[in-house]
Amino acid sequence: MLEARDLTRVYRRGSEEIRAVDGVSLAIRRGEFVSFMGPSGSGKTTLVNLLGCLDNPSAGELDLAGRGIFGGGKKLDERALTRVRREVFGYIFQNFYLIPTLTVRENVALPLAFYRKPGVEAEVERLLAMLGMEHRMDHLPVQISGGEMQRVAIARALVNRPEILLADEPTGNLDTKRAGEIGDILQDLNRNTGLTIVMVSHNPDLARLGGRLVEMRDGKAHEI
Ligand SMILES: Nc1ncnc2c1ncn2[C@@H]1O[C@H](COP(=O)(O)OP(=O)(O)OP(=O)(O)O)[C@@H](O)[C@H]1O
Repeated sequence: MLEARDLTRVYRRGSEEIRAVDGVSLAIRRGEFVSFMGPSGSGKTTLVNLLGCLDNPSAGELDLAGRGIFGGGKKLDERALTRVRREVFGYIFQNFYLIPTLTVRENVALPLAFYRKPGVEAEVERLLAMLGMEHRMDHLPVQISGGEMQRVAIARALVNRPEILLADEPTGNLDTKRAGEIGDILQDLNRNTGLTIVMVSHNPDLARLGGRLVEMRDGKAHEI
């Protein structure tokens, strides 16, 4: 579903060159749950941002289910990339990124505002109920806990029915119990709906939930 060949991302700070991702080749099959671990600064976030089409590689190729995103000196144009981000991926992050002035229900509906699809309300309610948030739908983010905020962020990530969920440190701001609950939700989504999950996590219990573990070191990926 997602194939990287020699994917490389170089940052420049003055005269210094940082090879944050250094020639990574890997393939992720539909329905896989892949976790990336590794020390701070090893390039995990940079790599998943490339895999999720949130950043452009300095070199190498990325192919998404035959769409050919980057490679051979070519890249999809910005409009096509925007569609890929909206339609193929769902994203969740350590900091949740909920809009503080919108209710839970409105936050989850937000990605669909770009489409004006019918049935939005029912779909938002179905997802929030599935994630155990039916009693918090009209609350603001400040009125719910961190674990609940991540459930809302997961519902928002799923509302476009993505093929791939990208999760960067989804439990980094949560205590052990809440982290375990989010891990269970991700594992159920993967097992029951076949959602492909690409996750970065420092938490070994969480990282082990996926069927596949990749360790990043100095910008290079090693299968474990
Ligand atoms: N926008 C940027 N500009 C310059 N250097 C960057 C930028 N983003 C990341 N880096 C550098 O690239 C390297 C990889 O960073 P990255 O955030 O991908 O690592 P990470 O493994 O996700 O780290 P952490 O576990 O601390 O989040 C680091 O040396 C970092 O300082």
